[in-house]
Amino acid sequence: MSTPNRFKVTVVGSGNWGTTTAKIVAENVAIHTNVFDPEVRMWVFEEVLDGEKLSEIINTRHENIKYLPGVKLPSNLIAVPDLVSAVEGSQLLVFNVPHQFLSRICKQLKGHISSKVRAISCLKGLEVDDQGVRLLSDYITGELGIHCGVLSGANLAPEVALEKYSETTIAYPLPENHYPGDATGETWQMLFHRPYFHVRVVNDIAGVSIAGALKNVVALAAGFVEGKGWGENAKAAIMRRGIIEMIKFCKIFFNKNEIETFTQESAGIADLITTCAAGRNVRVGSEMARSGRSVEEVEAELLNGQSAQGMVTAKEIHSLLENKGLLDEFPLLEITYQMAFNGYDIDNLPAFFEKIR
Ligand SMILES: NC(=O)C1=CN([C@@H]2O[C@H](COP(=O)(O)OP(=O)(O)OC[C@H]3O[C@@H](n4cnc5c(N)ncnc54)[C@H](O)[C@@H]3O)[C@@H](O)[C@H]2O)C=CC1
Ligand SMILES: O=C(CO)COP(=O)(O)O
Repeated sequence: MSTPNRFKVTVVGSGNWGTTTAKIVAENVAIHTNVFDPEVRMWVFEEVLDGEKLSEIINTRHENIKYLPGVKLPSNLIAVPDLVSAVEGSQLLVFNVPHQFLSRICKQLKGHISSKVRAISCLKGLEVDDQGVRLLSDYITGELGIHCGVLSGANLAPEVALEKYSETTIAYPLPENHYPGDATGETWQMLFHRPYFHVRVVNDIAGVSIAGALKNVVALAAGFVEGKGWGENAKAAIMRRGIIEMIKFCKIFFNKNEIETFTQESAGIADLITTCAAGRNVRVGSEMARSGRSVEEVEAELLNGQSAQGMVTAKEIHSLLENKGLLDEFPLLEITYQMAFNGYDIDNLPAFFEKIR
């Protein structure tokens, strides 16, 4: 592959956040035409809605009527249902799919991407297997052999899509095989920064990723107490314990102690606050506690095909902590798993916290 004059961009994913980030990117490439190719492709997991293909609806009506209804998309954003065609010839990839679909997507892409391609992961989650835990950006690098940074922050997609102001954090340390004309943190900032979407660039990939992944589990717990009608003080207590465990997780599993990422960047306490206020995880947790229904039933009723990633992450973290003999070190994360999957009674929470102090 020759060094590109202009970066061509593909967004892999077209859910609630996937479509929102694709809108942002399409707006920016239309402005910075000297840096980016003016057309952005978005891979769409094809669905048929009332006899019409979602990709065709997006390309003709410029709206993702299922995952981001009511938001006009730029006409330079092209929906492509074939994954390999969607990424062909792109130098910059933005990964933005629910975590549970990432491994199949990477398998399909293997062998179709040059090692000079660069990526950003907007996913919030972690990869856990028998070996331990990995950041999703590292997972993408491992599967596809491309350098990958992360974007994460206090970014409820429905607000960002309506261009209501928010901040985000991009972590993009330069790769060892950086080459002339290669993308830098500044390139990614140019691709994502909008007057309504303020981007700060840092190097702490682990901190930014862990903040995004674990706050979803904490938000579930916040939802559980909200659903019980316990009020804002209880929710604040959950959040306080949550941030302690997020920082501790980063230290134990990634040997990283950059607390400033959690306190000073959007990926951290700010994301925890916004998610616990109005995210899908808090809404799902709240409704589960209120109604006693399963996550599947509640997701089906509230989310119309979207997913509460905290459930996936809670399960993975539990198996990691169990394998490593560290369940007692992360009581909030573990109790959230027990409440979500094993019917642990939420009313026991205060007594549980009494024991651990
Ligand atoms: N929605 C939000 O406000 C934010 C989400 N995030 C993160 O971004 C990531 C992506 O989330 P969203 O875009 O909101 O997704 P979403 O929760 O809207 O999920 C729906 C997406 O999953 C796709 N899908 C369904 N079945 C599939 C299959 N079998 N294979 C492949 N794809 C399939 C759908 O086509 C659709 O694009 C997640 O990790 C999430 O935590 C991060 C910040 C904000
Ligand atoms: O990550 C988010 C906000 O920053 C979105 O959170 P939910 O997935 O809980 O909606």
